[in-house]
Amino acid sequence: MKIYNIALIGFGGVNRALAELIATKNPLWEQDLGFRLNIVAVSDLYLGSVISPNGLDAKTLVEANFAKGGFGGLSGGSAEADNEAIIKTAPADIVVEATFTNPTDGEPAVSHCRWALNSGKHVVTTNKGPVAIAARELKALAEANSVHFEYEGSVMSGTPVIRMAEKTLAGAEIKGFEGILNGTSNFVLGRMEQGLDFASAVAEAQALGYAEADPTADVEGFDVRLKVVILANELLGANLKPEDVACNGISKLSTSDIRAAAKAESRWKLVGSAVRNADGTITGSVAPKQLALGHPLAGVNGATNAVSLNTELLGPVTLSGPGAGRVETAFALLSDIVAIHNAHSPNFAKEAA
Ligand SMILES: NC(=O)c1ccc[n+]([C@@H]2O[C@H](COP(=O)([O-])OP(=O)(O)OC[C@H]3O[C@@H](n4cnc5c(N)ncnc54)[C@H](O)[C@@H]3O)[C@@H](O)[C@H]2O)c1
Ligand SMILES: N[C@@H](CCO)C(=O)O
Repeated sequence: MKIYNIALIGFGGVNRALAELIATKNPLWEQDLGFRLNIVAVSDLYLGSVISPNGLDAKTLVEANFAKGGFGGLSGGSAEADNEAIIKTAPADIVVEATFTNPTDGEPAVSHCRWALNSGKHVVTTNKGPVAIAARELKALAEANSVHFEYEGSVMSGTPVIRMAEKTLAGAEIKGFEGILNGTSNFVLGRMEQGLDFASAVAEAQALGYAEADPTADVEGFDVRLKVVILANELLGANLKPEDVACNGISKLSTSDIRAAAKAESRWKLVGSAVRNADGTITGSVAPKQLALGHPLAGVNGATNAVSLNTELLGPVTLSGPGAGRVETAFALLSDIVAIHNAHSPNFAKEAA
């Protein structure tokens, strides 16, 4: 049985959900997965930072209602979030990066990942910024340092599109994809169909933990654009940057547009897609589309996502599942840690006492 020491960078919805799972599921993971997780450090812009080489009690962390700078009151704690020191010096095997996604340059998360990988620590992240903007560099850094850079939750939350496509569909020749890749905008469109106004629907998505810190990224398509870049680069071997992908969101759709679509037996959906062209170039786009009710993506509701991968050998292969949510995304982090564990790297795991 292994114990992985982990450092949490960001302690918002997703990393807090991971801590909640750790508080209750370590005995099950020990039995079923062969490891348990031990939180040795946490750093959060609002709460401050704390290091405890022997481990912090996950239940206390999630149940204590810390105020701003509240980690300063803990043994080994500070009211400041000293991410760099925490990442470089905490005795962690794995750094779990779940700070906000910066759709412009990926920072400061790109630096968090660099510091961790250069310190010989694995990185698991749900943050789309570093993956869309710096995946090549970070994968090379991981390889150079004999550690992993894993990011399943960066697209479709805990629904395993990246691993399924790369591992299970290897050789099927993916030629393109089309999907609903943002839970918030899909949820908002559904609530507007039910008669709710745009602003109230966005507020509901925020309360449910689906939305980005700035929900503009969800409704203007910037979040889907990052996901299109990630999937195109991973699955089609592209080298796209966010600015290469044409992007339109749902904010200009009015309640009357949505009603008119319903009368025409169709629905508006925010669709992200990419395709390999005949000349080998790859084109990505994000745009609202009015889909007939019979279209496979038209029935995907709420925060559910779905992607249809167009393959040479199988034709379309469609995967659907949660696209957002705190626990659903924390599961993606667990799945990344399982992948690291299963790779049997000998250098980082500690035998249980
Ligand atoms: N919530 C979801 O459904 C979901 C799904 C997939 C991916 N993601 C991604 O996972 C990440 C975390 O999502 P979340 O829902 O937990 O967000 P959140 O806004 O609830 O939490 C982010 C936390 O990071 C902290 N933070 C921000 N900047 C920081 C910094 N520089 N240093 C330290 N802490 C910092 C904030 O104080 C906050 O507590 C985001 O990048 C998001 O895009 C979220
Ligand atoms: N805000 C994102 C989270 C998942 O990346 C969404 O709603 O899909």
